[in-house]
Amino acid sequence: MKINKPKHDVNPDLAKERLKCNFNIEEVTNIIDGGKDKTVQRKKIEDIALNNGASLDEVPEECLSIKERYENAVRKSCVYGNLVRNEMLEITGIENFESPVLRRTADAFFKDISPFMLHLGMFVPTLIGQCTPEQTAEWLPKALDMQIIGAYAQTELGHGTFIRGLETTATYNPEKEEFVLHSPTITSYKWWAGGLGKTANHCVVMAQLYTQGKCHGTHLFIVKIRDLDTHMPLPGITVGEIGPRMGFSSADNGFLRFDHFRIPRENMLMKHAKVEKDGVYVKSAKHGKLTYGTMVFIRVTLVSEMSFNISKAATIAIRYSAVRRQTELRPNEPEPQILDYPTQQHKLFICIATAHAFQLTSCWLWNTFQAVLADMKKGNVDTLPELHALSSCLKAVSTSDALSHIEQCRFACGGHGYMLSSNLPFIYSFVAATRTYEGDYTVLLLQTARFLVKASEQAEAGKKLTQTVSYLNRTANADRLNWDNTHEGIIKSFQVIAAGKIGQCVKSIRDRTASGMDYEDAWLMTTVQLVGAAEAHCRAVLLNTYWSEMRKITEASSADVKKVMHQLAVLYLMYWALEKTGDLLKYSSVSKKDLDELQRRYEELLAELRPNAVGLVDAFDLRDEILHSSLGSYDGRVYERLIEEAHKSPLNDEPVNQSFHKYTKPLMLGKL
Ligand SMILES: CCCCC/C=C\C/C=C\C/C=C\C/C=C\C/C=C/C=C/C(=O)SCCNC(=O)CCNC(=O)[C@H](O)C(C)(C)COP(=O)(O)OP(=O)(O)OC[C@H]1O[C@@H](n2cnc3c(N)ncnc32)[C@H](O)[C@@H]1OP(=O)(O)O
Ligand SMILES: Cc1cc2nc3c(=O)[nH]c(=O)nc-3n(C[C@H](O)[C@H](O)[C@H](O)COP(=O)(O)OP(=O)(O)OC[C@H]3O[C@@H](n4cnc5c(N)ncnc54)[C@H](O)[C@@H]3O)c2cc1C
Repeated sequence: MKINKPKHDVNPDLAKERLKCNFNIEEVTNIIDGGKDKTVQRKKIEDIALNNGASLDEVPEECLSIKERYENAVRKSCVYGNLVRNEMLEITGIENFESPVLRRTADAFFKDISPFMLHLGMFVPTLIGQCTPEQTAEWLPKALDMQIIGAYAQTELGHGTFIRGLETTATYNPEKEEFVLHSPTITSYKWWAGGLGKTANHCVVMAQLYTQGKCHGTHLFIVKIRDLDTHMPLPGITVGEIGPRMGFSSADNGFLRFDHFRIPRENMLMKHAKVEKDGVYVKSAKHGKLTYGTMVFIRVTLVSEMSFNISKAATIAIRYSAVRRQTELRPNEPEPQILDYPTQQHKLFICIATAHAFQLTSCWLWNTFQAVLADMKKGNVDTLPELHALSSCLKAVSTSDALSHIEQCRFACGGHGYMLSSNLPFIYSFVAATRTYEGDYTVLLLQTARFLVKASEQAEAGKKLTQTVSYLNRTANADRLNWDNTHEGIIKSFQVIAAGKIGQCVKSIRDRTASGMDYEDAWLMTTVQLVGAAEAHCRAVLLNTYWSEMRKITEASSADVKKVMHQLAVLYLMYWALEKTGDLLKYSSVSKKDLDELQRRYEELLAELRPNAVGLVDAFDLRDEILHSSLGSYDGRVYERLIEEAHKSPLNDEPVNQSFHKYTKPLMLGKL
């Protein structure tokens, strides 16, 4: 594989690490990309970005003012957007506009986020999923060609989670064949939508539909909010930016208020329901929640997005740990590389394994999603509840795990990990938002729990369950599993833990209703356990999927690649078994001796993976221009880069800052 040649000599410690690597790095890269041809395609697309000025910021993004950051991000988004529509989509195929490669290449332009991200990320998918064929023909080509720029305005100041509680109204007027959009209260302001504040000229709006005097619940509408020529907000629209946040600093998350704003009837997205000219409401969907489709789509894609973010953080922290030396172990011996500390390996190797676990699971989930879409095209919506349960818990757990692993990567880099130039704070704050947006962690796990409780009751009644919960058929009446210290044994024990926790939830709800509580209160009182049960189910799915997909995908691999991929998957199983010893003790016959043995094997495995650590992150093949890290570059020039970045601070533009003469000196002289 052609590695982009570093401009400088590689740090000697890092160079030695690469010599130790005992597997073919390119083979692993191909596995991660989904095949050799996909690697070639990714590199071609990255080359387009890198040959067209990506990454060329004279002043680092973080040193700019809020306005400058936004303006710089728009400038780069336009260059990038133009490349996407003219060159990159030609390579991926227009139908693959959501390809992770495009998203990843965007990182070559933006350390933080593009104000256009939600245009491709949510606006376009909503048009694809929610329009009639006529509406698709009208809007989609314009959106893909970026003649219009859109946002997804669902959340309001008062409601994000509870969509049915949204207050924006869309009232149909049959005389004018128009909907009147209105924000009746302060809490009905649309709030948060990415790109809405200053960038978008259109948005998709979720509003309560009223026709013939009746409310039919939330529906989606496409709304032009700004003049295409002047970009001024249209009369009846109040729109702006919501203010600085923890991350997302180069984007313009927006607010939006409607004052009796009129849109044509045809602007209701009518794939699943429509309002006839005379105001009659007609529902064609066989499932009540199809207007939530964009959220399901994004939840599915977020699992791969989490893999990408963990792989960035792991690459930075592992390369840095190979360069960094700290603390004498024995007098007069050289200080070891911090990567030699098992505690450091414990923080970091699980990140490599998790990136693989999420990548393989995301491909499997994507295929499941496609199969459900195909079913729905044929009018069968039976598989949707399982997809909703699966995408909800995988979104929740993958974003939450990614966040804590990325934080560990930052800890693993000590003080330098706190520097924005390391890129770890950017990655962390980007991922922190993912735990909340597209459905809060707890809320989504409770959605999965609803499905699991029903499935458990069906298993109890002897019904055959669908694939991801079929373990409940086998374990419904199992009490404690006989511990079996094999890989399959660990996976089975996680299924038994999940089944046990779900069963305990069902029992708690029944006990509470039997003692006179109504079902809603009994459910509410059990929600702490229900969240735990849904998380346990998700762990069982992740372990099982990672293990079986890894074995499938490495069937034709070389022996060394097979070995290292196998080691990572075993590490993942053992890590989680050791994290959940309390549950194992509760639901299986595992003994203290078994757990001690597991711990010993885990520590040995860390040592076995140690020589391949740098090779494994090199296999993620994240070019320096995408990684943006003073600590994680391919050449390992950590200290030189930290100094170079320090010199870029605007505070170093002059030797004495004017504040000295204005404030400090008068203070020193007692003249304030
Ligand atoms: C040019 C440059 C570009 C550069 C970029 C390049 C490329 C870009 C490409 C990709 C980008 C990738 C990512 C970017 C993405 C995002 C960035 C950030 C933006 C974030 C956006 C948002 O956050 S949008 C807002 C999201 N909001 C939510 O997720 C709200 C969460 N709440 C809910 O989903 C629901 O309200 C609920 C599920 C909690 C409850 O809903 P409710 O209607 O009240 O339902 P009930 O509880 O009554 O349930 C009834 C039954 O319905 C079932 N159900 C619920 N939801 C669904 C569903 N979605 N599908 C199927 N079924 C569902 C529920 O389970 C109940 O079933 P039962 O009755 O059978 O139990
Ligand atoms: C960076 C970012 C970008 C975003 N982009 C967009 C966008 O482009 N478009 C858009 O429409 N929205 C967007 N959002 C909004 C996002 O979707 C919501 O913030 C999210 O869905 C959570 O809703 P909320 O803020 O109302 O939180 P709340 O629901 O108020 O949650 C607050 C707390 O209450 C708890 N809680 C709430 N309901 C329940 C319940 N039923 N049971 C138990 N606990 C509960 C939660 O667990 C949480 O701890 C964005 C948000 C962020 C942070």
